[in-house]
Order: sequence, then C-alpha cells, then structure tokens
Amino acid sequence: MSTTVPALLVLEDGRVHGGEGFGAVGTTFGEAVFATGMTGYQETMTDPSYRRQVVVATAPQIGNTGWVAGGGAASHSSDGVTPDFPASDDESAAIWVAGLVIRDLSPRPSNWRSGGSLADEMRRQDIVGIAGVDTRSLTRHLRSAGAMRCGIFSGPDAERPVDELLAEVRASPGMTGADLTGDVTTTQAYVVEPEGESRFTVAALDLGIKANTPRMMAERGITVHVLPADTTLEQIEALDVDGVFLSNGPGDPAAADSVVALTRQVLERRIPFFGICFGNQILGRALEMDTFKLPFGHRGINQPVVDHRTGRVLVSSHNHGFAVARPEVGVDGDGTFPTPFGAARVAFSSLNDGVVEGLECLDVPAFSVQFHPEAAAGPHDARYLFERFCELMAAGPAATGETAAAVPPSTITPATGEGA
Ligand SMILES: NC(=O)CC[C@H](N)C(=O)O
Repeated sequence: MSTTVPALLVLEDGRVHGGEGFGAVGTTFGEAVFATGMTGYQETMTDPSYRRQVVVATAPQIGNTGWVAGGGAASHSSDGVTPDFPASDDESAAIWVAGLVIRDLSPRPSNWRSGGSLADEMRRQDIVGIAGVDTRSLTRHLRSAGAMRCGIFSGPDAERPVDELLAEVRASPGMTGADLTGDVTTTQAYVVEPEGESRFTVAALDLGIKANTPRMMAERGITVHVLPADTTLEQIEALDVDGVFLSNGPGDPAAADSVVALTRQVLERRIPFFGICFGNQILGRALEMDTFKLPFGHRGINQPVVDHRTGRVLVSSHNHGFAVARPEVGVDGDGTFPTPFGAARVAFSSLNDGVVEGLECLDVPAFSVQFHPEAAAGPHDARYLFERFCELMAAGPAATGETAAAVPPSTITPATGEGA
C-alpha cells in the first residue's frame, strides 16, 4: 500500500474519530447521517438528496464494485447473452454527498462493469473520504444523539488543533431551514422519451431528481418533461400534461415555499399529482400539514413500510431526514383528516418507527410516498406505484387519490387486514 493519509472525523458534539483519508485530500463539512444499504454506494453517492450530507456507510466494506461510469467498461452488451445494463449506475451527473465515512475500503474492485475505483472517482470529483472508522460505534452514537454537523479533515488539515476544527464544524450550516433546491435542479428543461407509444405526458419538477425516476416512467409509456424547480403553472399547462410529478430532493421542506405554492395550484386545477420523498413532504405542506426533522432519519434500501390500503408490507428504499407530522387532531374513524383540498389519509407508515410514509387525497387526484419506488439499487417492491400514477392519469381530473387501485403484483397474502 502507498503511504497513508491521516484523517479526522470531528462531530459537532466534540466526538472525534481518527482514520485514514481516501479520495480527495482536504476538508469537507456536512450533516453526519448513516445509511444502512449493503449495496448501491454509487447510487447513494450520486443521489442529489444527499447534498451537504456526510454519509456514514454501515456496511463494513465499501468499494468492492468500483465505479460504473457512463461509457465505462462493458457498460452495454450487444451479444444478446450478457444482460443489457444501463450505461452507468449514476443517479445524476455528479457525486452529491459532501463526504464519505467507512470502515474498510476495498483495495481492489472486482466487477466486470467497473471502469475504475471508488477512491479514484472521489479524487476526480474532489470528494473527501475517511476510512478505518468504527462505523458501528459511530452509528450507535448518531442513533442516540441524532444526526449532527461534522467535518472530515484529511492530510495536513488533520494535523491542526482539534479545538480549531471543532469551531469550524460548529460554524458550518445545519440542515434545518436549508433551501438547497437551487443547487441541484436542472437549469434546462429536457424530455425523456417513452419506450414505445406515448400514453401520458408528465411534468416532472426536478428538485434533485434521480435518473431512475424518468426511466421508470418512460418504461410505462410516459413522456417525461423534466423541468427546473422554478417552472410556473402556466409553463406546465402549456405542455398539455396529464400529470405533475414532484421529485426527491435535498434540504428542509419548510424552506420550499414556492414549490408548495405551485403544488396548491396543481391541486386546485385537479391535475393528477404524484410526489416522491421531498415531493411527499411538499404535498403535505400544500395540505397544511407540518413537517419536522427526524432525530436521525431513514436511509437505506431495507426499510419496511405498510401500505394501509392492502395491509401489505413493502421493503423499500429511504433517504429522508425530515417527515410529515402525523395528523392528530380531527382524524375520523376511517383515518381521514380535513385539508384545504378535502379529506386526506395517511397511506403508508414505517414499521420501524411509525413515521408517515405516504399520503393520499380523497377529493383531488393526488398521492405521494416518502420512500422510493424508483429505488436503485432496489428493492423493487414499490414499483407498482408508477402504475398507480398511470391509473390516476387515465382517470383524469375527476379522479381522486383513491381512484387508482394498482396493487403490488405479489402473490404474498397480507399478514393482517388491519390498517387497510
Ligand atoms: N430524498 C429526499 O427527497 C429527501 C427529502 C428531504 N430533503 C429530507 O431529508 O427528508
């Protein structure tokens, strides 16, 4: 091995972990959060929702599958034998995590699709990492103390007095109130063409959209107009769309007032609406529900949620630090509660901590989920929600969030009928 680079992870509460720098050498700040996926570090790191977050991977070894970049080695097959994988595993054009904290860095990637190593790619994109950290102990700490600001200092920066480093961490911006949409949204509108004939046209507001979302829609015959976050209702209506979609994205939903206002206009016009993650929080706010910061959030591809309509449990992919507050006042026996747009219902809940994981409106055609039906790298349990969106658009403005009846294409018998 070449000479090692000293590195320190400094948390805002004063906890310090020593380790070895990898990737770019230098300093980075962000919110320390842990992610529990055993696979998919490339998809995680290129998810724009991780803007300004330092990700702690709970999987003990990272880097094994290298980096599968666009046009990378063996990215497409034409022999009809090897599977036809997408050209890249990137969920966007760049790495968005502010830094990466891991236990072991795999010294040698082994993957026929890999074009290079994780550390080389992080160096190329100027992303600072620290390895050799006891990520199990760190995760337990974040779980009890909550997500908090941190800094990774590697190379000469790691030799500076810890007091100074801690002061810098404490002076760095936190996540509450952060408006980060402008950092990640596309500046130019673009179209993702459907596979086969176009069945529907959707305006997808890019609040930090992941590449797999328009791909999932295109596979279902949807023409997807991916639009900048400041697009107006008039611009959307000029596209003669069947539906409006709000993507995932970084930052605090309480700071996204303009998109909340747009969502209210969409609901008033009864344009079929679907939101994912940040999009779910924004629908919640448009319905005058509160959002709040979770102590340590949900991040990983192994999170159980229940679909209250069917009682079925899905294993789902999550990445959220905020959530919609569960309505406590005025909930009727059927689980509905009043909003300025009529009755609504919590459609999904987390089985780990009971957090609201989805909403559906009973008087306007709108629904949303806090988790990721587009999940890459998997799991695929929630993909049927794209079909539900298609059903909603097929029914048009007269529909409600309840109209769409698509249920998971699963033969598993629900464990219980409760909550349906
Ligand atoms: N993936 C997302 O859309 C995240 C939404 C929001 N930024 C949160 O942390 O909860």
